[in-house]
Amino acid sequence: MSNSVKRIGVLTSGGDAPGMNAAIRAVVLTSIHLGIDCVGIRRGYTGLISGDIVPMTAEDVNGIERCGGTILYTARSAEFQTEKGLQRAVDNCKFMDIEGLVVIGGDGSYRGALELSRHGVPVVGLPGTIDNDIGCTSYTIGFDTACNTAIDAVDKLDDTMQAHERCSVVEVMGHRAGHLALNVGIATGATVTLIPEMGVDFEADVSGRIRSARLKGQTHFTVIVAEGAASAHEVAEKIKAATGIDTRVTTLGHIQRGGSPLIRDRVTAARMGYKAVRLLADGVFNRIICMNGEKCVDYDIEEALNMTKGLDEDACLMQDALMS
Ligand SMILES: Nc1ncnc2c1ncn2[C@@H]1O[C@H](COP(=O)(O)OP(=O)(O)OP(=O)(O)O)[C@@H](O)[C@H]1O
Ligand SMILES: O=P(O)(O)OC[C@H]1O[C@](O)(CO)[C@@H](O)[C@@H]1O
Ligand SMILES: [Mg+2]
Repeated sequence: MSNSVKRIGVLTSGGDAPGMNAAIRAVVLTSIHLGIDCVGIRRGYTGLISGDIVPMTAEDVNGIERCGGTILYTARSAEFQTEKGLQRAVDNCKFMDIEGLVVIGGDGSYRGALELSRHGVPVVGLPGTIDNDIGCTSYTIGFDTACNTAIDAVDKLDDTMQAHERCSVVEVMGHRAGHLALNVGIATGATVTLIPEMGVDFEADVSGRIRSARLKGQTHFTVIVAEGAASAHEVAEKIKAATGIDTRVTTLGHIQRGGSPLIRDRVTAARMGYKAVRLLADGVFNRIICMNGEKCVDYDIEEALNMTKGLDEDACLMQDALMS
């Protein structure tokens, strides 16, 4: 067995996502299996700039597949987006003989990886973000667990809303995308779901729907607001003013990023981590690992970054039907 690379590095970058640890484990164990030396870069691109680089062994990743967070820590680095910061990161990769770098993160992290590749550092990207907002892949590691965390919270809120005949207005994450909100809205039977991909007409989309649900006999209501769509507090105030219904606002926030990853995230992370190292071992660089439905595939990084995806149209239509 001969590999194209002798040493690879792995880092996590951007917001953490449940399943990042399972991806790190797959990268490390596949490297060991193929006889490739693996080092971890701590705190994403910040660690690449400062040279915070540690050897990775099987013991380091033992049992981490079940843990949220990331054992390598993560960061958002403004310095990396300067020419000087980028050059220091490139120099450290060369100094440490890193012949392939696995970047686990979101769309921003991929743009960073693209810059590294343009400066001669071979990279492979793995999609790790609860937002599921990366155009080239139908699924991102962490999305399923985050949805389930949000669903559990919305279900609990629903109990107390029922008791007090109130309207729960719940803000969920997702950055500028509505994937998380749409899926949580469908799964919890929300009265209203507001997503950034569709404009908000308050009378038609919010108060009108709540009034119509009340006329059908509903006594408590749930409104899911994607953080990129509107302010949950403003929406709640307007609902109270328009309908007289008592509202309560919950911003789920970072709870959505935590917790033990569910099976979809653990298994997707394992498949992707394995594939990333196999590509590097075969001398295939500057690729992004993606899910295309159930298939794990890879695309050229430039091509991948130009790909876009919208919300699932059928899911939007179906949700509209179920809310009316
Ligand atoms: N256009 C860019 N060029 C170079 N580097 C970038 C660029 N955009 C982002 N990065 C680097 O990637 C890091 C992570 O990006 P970002 O904060 O957008 O998170 P992300 O990877 O999209 O993950 P998430 O959205 O899940 O939090 C940034 O802090 C920065 O160092
Ligand atoms: O952890 P931070 O820096 O507050 O970032 C929050 C953002 O990160 C995400 O959790 C993941 O991109 C977004 O949904 C959210 O807008
Ligand atoms: Mg992002």
